[in-house]
Amino acid sequence: MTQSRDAFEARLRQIGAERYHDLHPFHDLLHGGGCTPDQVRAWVINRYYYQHSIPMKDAAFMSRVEDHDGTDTNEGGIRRWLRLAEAVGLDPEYVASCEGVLPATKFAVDAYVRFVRDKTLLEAVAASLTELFAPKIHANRIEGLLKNYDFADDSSLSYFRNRLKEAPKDVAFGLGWVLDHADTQEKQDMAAKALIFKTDVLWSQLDALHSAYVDPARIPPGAWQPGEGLALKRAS
Ligand SMILES: O=C(O)c1cc(C(=O)O)c2c(n1)C(=O)C(=O)c1cc(C(=O)O)[nH]c1-2
Repeated sequence: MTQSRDAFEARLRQIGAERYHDLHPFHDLLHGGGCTPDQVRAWVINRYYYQHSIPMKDAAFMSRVEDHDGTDTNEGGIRRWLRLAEAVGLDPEYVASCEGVLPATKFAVDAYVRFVRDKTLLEAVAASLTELFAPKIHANRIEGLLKNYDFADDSSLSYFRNRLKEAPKDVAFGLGWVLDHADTQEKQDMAAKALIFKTDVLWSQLDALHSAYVDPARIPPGAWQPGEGLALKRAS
């Protein structure tokens, strides 16, 4: 049976309550100050791969709706992420090269870009609705990192502050669009499945990070090894 607009929205929100990556134990470690400097670096390196793929995902999306705006904020986001990379002692060029990114991170993120390119527009928009749940994790992250790590300040965390402003606008539009267009049970099921797929994309990235870098660390061949990609200390 087709659900009412409110019931369908509640169903989408429930997916976040049960499956969003704010529930992943790696985030407890990170936000609670339990990560070593190298674990923070591994997170920054791997999360960059998601960051740099979002514009490709958006381009795949925009080419389908024939609108080519919106790349400025994406590029700004990448620059802000590299500021964080520098603050944790990494060479931003190394991070931007995407060398050393975990294989499972690549598989998950690439699958998201392909999903948006190949599936229906409804599924593509529905997959972006994880951003409904992002402001909470971004606010927790700003608070947790500021409290627990020396590298954290307004400049290094500007990426997240900016997302706190941007994400609610983006997602309000996406949510309204999905609620309007998912007007049959079949389409509602497709949209819910797409959102679940996206929570899996996010969760898999943290599983990969946890398995590679949290004790007992199992770093896959070719992935970043602590000590690599560090910024050279400036001569004083
Ligand atoms: O830090 C996070 O937890 C988080 C999650 C998500 C998300 O839910 O996909 C995004 C972001 N951040 C983010 O910064 C971002 O730019 C972004 C774009 C998208 C998307 O699917 O289009 N998700 C997210």
